Amino acid sequence: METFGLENLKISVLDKFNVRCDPKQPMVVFPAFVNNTLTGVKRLTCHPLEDDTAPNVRETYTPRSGPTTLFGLDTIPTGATDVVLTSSETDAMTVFQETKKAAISLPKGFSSLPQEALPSLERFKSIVLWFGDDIRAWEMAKLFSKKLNSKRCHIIRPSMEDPGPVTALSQGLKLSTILNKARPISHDSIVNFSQLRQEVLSQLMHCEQVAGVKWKRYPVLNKLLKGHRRGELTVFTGPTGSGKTTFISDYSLDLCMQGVNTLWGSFEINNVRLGKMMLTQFALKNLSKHLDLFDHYADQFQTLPMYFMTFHGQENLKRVIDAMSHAVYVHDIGHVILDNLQFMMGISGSEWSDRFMKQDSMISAFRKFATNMNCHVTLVIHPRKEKESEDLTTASVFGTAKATQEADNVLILQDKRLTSVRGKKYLQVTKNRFDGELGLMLLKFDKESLSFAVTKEKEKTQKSEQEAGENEDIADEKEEGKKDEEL
Ligand SMILES: Nc1ncnc2c1ncn2[C@@H]1O[C@H](COP(=O)(O)OP(=O)(O)OP(=O)(O)O)[C@@H](O)[C@H]1O
Repeated sequence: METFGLENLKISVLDKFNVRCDPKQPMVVFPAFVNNTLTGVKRLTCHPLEDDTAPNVRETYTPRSGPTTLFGLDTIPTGATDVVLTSSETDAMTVFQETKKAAISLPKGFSSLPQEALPSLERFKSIVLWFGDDIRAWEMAKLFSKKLNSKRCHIIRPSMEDPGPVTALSQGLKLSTILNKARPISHDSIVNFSQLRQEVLSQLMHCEQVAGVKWKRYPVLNKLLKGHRRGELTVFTGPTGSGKTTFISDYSLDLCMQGVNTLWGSFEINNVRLGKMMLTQFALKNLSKHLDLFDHYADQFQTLPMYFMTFHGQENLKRVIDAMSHAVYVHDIGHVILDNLQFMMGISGSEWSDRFMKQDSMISAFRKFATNMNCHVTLVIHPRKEKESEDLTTASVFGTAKATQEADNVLILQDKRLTSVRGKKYLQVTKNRFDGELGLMLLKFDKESLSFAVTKEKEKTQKSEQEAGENEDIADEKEEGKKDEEL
């Protein structure tokens, strides 16, 4: 019971919510019903780790008949008009046990509120969203309240004094007191500091969460960018054919595997080719040599929150923004990748000034979208033609300076393989609004898996190469300094 965080729940409550345990193996089952019909089952299984550290609890959700619904709906009396929405089954049961209030939970934690679950919430006049003391959950609660109609939503703001229901109970706090602190999401255009105070404190207390989702495949990127955050605009450039699509696919897949709901707009290569590359990167092996493993990996890949727009080639900006807005609303998208701006713009309007104006207006629209929808947008833009021997810089991004001015992050794929014997490929961060850290990350491509994923071995060699590279840069700078002096 402790392993699954159920130790403070009464058997009668577990029974009311139809929770089942398997006496023969460490497993708990949370079924979701609507009108006595089983709509989905979540299983928690425990897998002891070899090194005897805390057991590893794995979660799987299996949809059954009908649309995905919320856990606990069938426990609520027909006439009830108020409900508490939580992000875990144990939280929902804890709220019910301690306050006797109707409580339900989301099927996939706070990462998404499935569109098909919305009709079952229509009947409630008041919904309290209680997702606990987590900045990412707070972001999602704000997003969901828009989806549910903010007029009927109240939110418990994250703070140390008001943690999630399970934590609150284990700390001996009174859950009804915390519930009474639920406040409506403010609509006002003007706020004063007292309204911001709690959020500011929360951000200061949870620096790691504020920094965003970390990459598992790119530890160096975590040191530079600190993480991937909602609401930002990233501009990514690199020479033609250098591997921009390949890298950004791997980069976005990594985030998606950590629960970042992702929408791809691939205007240059078709979705089947992109899907094939991404599945290879997911499996980390060449699946054309392991066809027997296709179903195994495809089944897992299919459960990822990854979506693709069906546009190809030139496309109208309004249609793209409409599709993106719809996806944010329906699938709670947190990252949109647009690859690439030139293909989306097409080649009409041969005048350079026309093209620049068109590009600038598109960039403004994507910037606005990222901020207003609180969604990260990664924009791939080709560089202007530069000499192959020269490194690309922030100024090399095609068009006016608008793109890099509006961007929060500028990433450049530098490819030195064609111009230098020892030439390598690396990713350079040339703008980072979050904390200003700039620098390089060496990229080692594995042709079989089409991935740049850093394995333990790669990490060791990359570390020494990175240090050697930095020393070379210093040596180069000194050499150039000397030449300047001589001149
Ligand atoms: N580091 C690498 N080393 C060798 N080959 C690579 C590397 N990265 C990608 N490739 C291969 O190079 C080809 C081109 O890659 P990709 O389409 O990602 O480049 P791109 O920069 O997006 O191209 P474009 O400029 O046309 O948009 C692909 O076949 C890919 O598998």
